[in-house]
Amino acid sequence: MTTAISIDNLQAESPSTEPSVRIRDLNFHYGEGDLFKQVLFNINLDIYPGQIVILTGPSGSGKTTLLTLIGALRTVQDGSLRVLGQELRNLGAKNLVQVRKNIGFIFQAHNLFYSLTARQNVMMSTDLYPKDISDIAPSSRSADILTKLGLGERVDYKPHALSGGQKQRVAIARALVNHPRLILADEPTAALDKKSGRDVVTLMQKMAKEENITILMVTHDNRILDVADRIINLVDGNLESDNVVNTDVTNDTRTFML
Ligand SMILES: Nc1ncnc2c1ncn2[C@@H]1O[C@H](COP(=O)(O)OP(=O)(O)OP(=O)(O)O)[C@@H](O)[C@H]1O
Repeated sequence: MTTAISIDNLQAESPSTEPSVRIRDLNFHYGEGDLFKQVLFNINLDIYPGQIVILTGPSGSGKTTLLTLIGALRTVQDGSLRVLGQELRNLGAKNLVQVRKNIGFIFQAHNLFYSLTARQNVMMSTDLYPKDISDIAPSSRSADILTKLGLGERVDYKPHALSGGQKQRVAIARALVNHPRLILADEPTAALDKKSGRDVVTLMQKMAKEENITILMVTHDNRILDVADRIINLVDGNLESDNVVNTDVTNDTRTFML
């Protein structure tokens, strides 16, 4: 039995490895003039390969904003944000696309195309972000990953014939098919019942550990907190706490367990 202790503002440092995400003095605001609203304040954070980090915090605290900045979906305004070794600040559109190729996105609304089969939905990823990662054709690669996620029998079914949990697994397959090094998930279990939610995060955990993928997941779902290696709490745009709950994944020699 391990007990987490709070290590406010202390990063889980792993000197031997380059962090997947390295954030320094990051600020972000929406709007200008009368509409100016700062939503992230002086964020500093390192996330290492293979870590599963859960980002929690009250509604409106800036979680999705932070996730979309890390996903190279927003422009970095102030501070430094390195993702997979690439500084995103001042990076041109073309290079931002290159960074996104190594990121898998999973959202609450799985955003599947209802006119396409599970396999074709997964192939959207290989079409949008073609990566020269294997000789296997995208169609077979998509079927393989669906099978790995327990949907071997459903490869050529359309979403309306799938359950909520199965649809979310298609979305996970789509995020994983290009072998991303980083997965960003925003409330991936919000629309799922307890068992489906558990199955989905267990699968994500397995993939993270098997393929050394870094996962950053925003969730309000207390039922899945145990999959995390670290739990970070954001309040009013500030990193309020950073709790390491599993030290196995860092090379850190400090002991955080009581
Ligand atoms: N496009 C936008 N323009 C202006 N303000 C925005 C925009 N998107 C978000 N905000 C505001 O920024 C703040 C942070 O929003 P964000 O969605 O990042 O929070 P969150 O923690 O993800 O919230 P939730 O848990 O409700 O999804 C909120 O006050 C929100 O109203």
